[in-house]
Amino acid sequence: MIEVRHIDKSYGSLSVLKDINWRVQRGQFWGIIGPNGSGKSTLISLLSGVEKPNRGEISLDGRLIAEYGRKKLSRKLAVLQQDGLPPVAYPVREVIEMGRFPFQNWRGREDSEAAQRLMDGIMDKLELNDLAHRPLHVLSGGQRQRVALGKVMAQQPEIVLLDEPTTYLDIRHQTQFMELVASWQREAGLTVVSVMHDLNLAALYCDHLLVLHQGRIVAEGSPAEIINSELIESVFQVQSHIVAHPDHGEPQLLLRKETSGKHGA
Ligand SMILES: Nc1ncnc2c1ncn2[C@@H]1O[C@H](COP(=O)(O)OP(=O)(O)OP(=O)(O)O)[C@@H](O)[C@H]1O
Repeated sequence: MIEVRHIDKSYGSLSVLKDINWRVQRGQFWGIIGPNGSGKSTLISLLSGVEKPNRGEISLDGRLIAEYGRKKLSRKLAVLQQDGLPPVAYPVREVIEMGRFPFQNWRGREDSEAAQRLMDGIMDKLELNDLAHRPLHVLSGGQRQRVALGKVMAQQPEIVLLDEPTTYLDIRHQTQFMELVASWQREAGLTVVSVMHDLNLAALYCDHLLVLHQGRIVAEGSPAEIINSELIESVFQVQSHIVAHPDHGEPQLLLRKETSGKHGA
């Protein structure tokens, strides 16, 4: 679904991504992990066509990104950022309907009943009916991020790119958000690529992880293959214990306190 070949990206003299080669199959759920400044968001910007690589090529579904027009690309791919929507005065339902722009005619209209049913389904699934007429700027950050997800769902893309989508959410809303994305992925056969800072959340929800370090891919594989103390220490420079999640065995990371040895165990 996504093929990245020999990508280099620089900003001025700063080389941010170096010889990135990566393939994502349809329906996979990838997490991109790595320290601050390792190039994760830059990779998302390249995949979304917002930035252009200095070298190399990216194809979506066998076609170079550069060959897609804006509307065609919007039907193929949607992007959701950390703070998905600005606090504007538009009401929730209208904002979600804005996600339909790739399907609207030149007057910005789409009159089909199917589209209305799709909107109703999204409002139900994201439990937004009570908020339908509230303007975005009175919502909490968590509610706004749910609306942002609804707008992206209305776009009915085949690929969704998420850049740290749970940063401003509390733990309940983080899990709720990831559950919603995971169920959408299962139901629609969606391909998901998400930048993740929370490695435990990444191990729970992603089936593959890509590890970036100083602009290079240093590892890729399943959470079980990737989340181990040695790799975490070499990439993030922290000491950790890895334990198996009691429910399904996914690796979960416990940070070690640097002073713990001094108190003796
Ligand atoms: N538009 C830009 N102009 C100049 N430098 C940039 C630009 N965008 C990113 N960079 C630089 O590229 C490097 C990688 O940034 P990027 O945002 O991709 O990293 P990241 O892994 O997403 O980091 P974080 O975890 O902190 O969000 C950083 O050194 C950053 O300062």
